[in-house]
Amino acid sequence: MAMGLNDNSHQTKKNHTFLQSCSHALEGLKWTFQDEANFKRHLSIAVLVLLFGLLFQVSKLDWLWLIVVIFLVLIAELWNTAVEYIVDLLVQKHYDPLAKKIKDVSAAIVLVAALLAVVVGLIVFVPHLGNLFH
Ligand SMILES: Nc1ncnc2c1ncn2[C@@H]1O[C@H](COP(=O)(O)OP(=O)(O)OP(=O)(O)O)[C@@H](O)[C@H]1O
Repeated sequence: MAMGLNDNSHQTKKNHTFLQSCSHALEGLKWTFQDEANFKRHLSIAVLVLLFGLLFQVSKLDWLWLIVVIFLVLIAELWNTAVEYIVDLLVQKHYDPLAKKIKDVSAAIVLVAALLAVVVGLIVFVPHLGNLFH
């Protein structure tokens, strides 16, 4: 039987249906949204970027770049959240220098993706902002 978002069955076996897989993936999104303030921040910025894209009527190619970098940042955030959960599971909140390294490198993935998004955003929007002042 397919299980929903509030599944409390303590399932440890493989998913049997595509619906079940999607349901658990959505649960992963929900945990990330709940636990990671940065995920919410990045989602808000993504909405703003999409609104600016509509406002300035950016080209199809620019839309492609914007959508790709938005998803890259969100994927990096999801990855970072999964790594944080794994580390917390392993060290149970005890301070561990290797746990710190792993979490810091994982956070660096998000930072690099966000930097790429800023660069793409500047390349796309600076010419449009420039036009406003001419
Ligand atoms: N068990 C641990 N041992 C050592 N250092 C830790 C440990 N847990 C967390 N840290 C340090 O604290 C930082 C923040 O911890 P954590 O990643 O769990 O919180 P966060 O606020 O969700 O981070 P982010 O802003 O990357 O989402 C880590 O990058 C790491 O430097």
